[in-house]
Amino acid sequence: MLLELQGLTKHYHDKVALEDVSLSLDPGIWGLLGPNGAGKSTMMNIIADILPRTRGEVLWNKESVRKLGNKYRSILGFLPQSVGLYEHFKARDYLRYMCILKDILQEKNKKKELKEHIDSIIDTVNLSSDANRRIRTFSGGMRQRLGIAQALLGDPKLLILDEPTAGLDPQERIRLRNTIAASSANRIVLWSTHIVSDIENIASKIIMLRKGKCIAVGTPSELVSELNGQVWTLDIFPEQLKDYQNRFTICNIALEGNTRHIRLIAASKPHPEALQADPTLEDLYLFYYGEEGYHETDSV
Ligand SMILES: Nc1ncnc2c1ncn2[C@@H]1O[C@H](COP(=O)(O)OP(=O)(O)OP(=O)(O)O)[C@@H](O)[C@H]1O
Repeated sequence: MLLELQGLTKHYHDKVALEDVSLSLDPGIWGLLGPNGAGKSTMMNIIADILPRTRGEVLWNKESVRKLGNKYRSILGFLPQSVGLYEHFKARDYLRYMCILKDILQEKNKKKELKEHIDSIIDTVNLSSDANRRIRTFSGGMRQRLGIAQALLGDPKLLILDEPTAGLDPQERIRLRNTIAASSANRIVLWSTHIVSDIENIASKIIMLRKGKCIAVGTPSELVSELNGQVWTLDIFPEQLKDYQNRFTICNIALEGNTRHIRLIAASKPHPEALQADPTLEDLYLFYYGEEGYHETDSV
């Protein structure tokens, strides 16, 4: 199983949303990290073959997905950023209908299997007690879970999830993480988010996008090791904070009595009393993208 992106590029008129992205993805969970506007949805929509690319190629097991057509769609599960649900359908009927559209277990002698498959997915996304309710009565989180359910239909070999945790409460987020992690050995999962904690413990590899370019790819520990020796903690007075914010990337500020306990990134010891800390993925995210968007440095 191999998904290859070769020089993927997307222009929306004169806006470059994706620029020359080349990657090879093998089975496991691939976290796609980047702030708003980095190009995550553009990349996922192109991989899902619902958005035309300006240049480049997507290959599934060495064959162009455009040539594979329906064969490709039969191995693909996709949760787009906004799912179009049929409001008047009951959740279970919607999933049954999606199985018809995707030609999943439609043979006459597979009726029992089809029912079991849909039931197990409804259970996976924790919608069992609401499966016979109409979608128009669903909350945002329930709609998101139903969207995830339709992506899981047919046990797709390639599962593309565009911000799957949007609208989910903390328990649902954890449940989703566990579900996807448990089923990732035999499939390629591409999971986009700008929330580091969604993927830091389950992603086997992470792709970092910035302004449409792929700026880093690797295992979480490989990526994080880039900051070895550059993360520090230090107690400062409140009036010093602005100066530190101007000079360094500040990862965290905690109030401790009259002082501020800060965590920051600096190439060398920022103060004689600063203590070195182990870098985390969140530190790396802030290093690349800054606290409110992009962290503009020559080193990136
Ligand atoms: N249809 C479009 N027409 C013009 N520009 C677009 C269009 N879709 C996206 N863009 C631009 O392309 C860039 C990448 O957008 P994209 O939605 O892929 O980013 P993203 O990383 O998914 O962001 P978010 O996390 O906000 O969804 C952004 O600058 C966006 O404004």
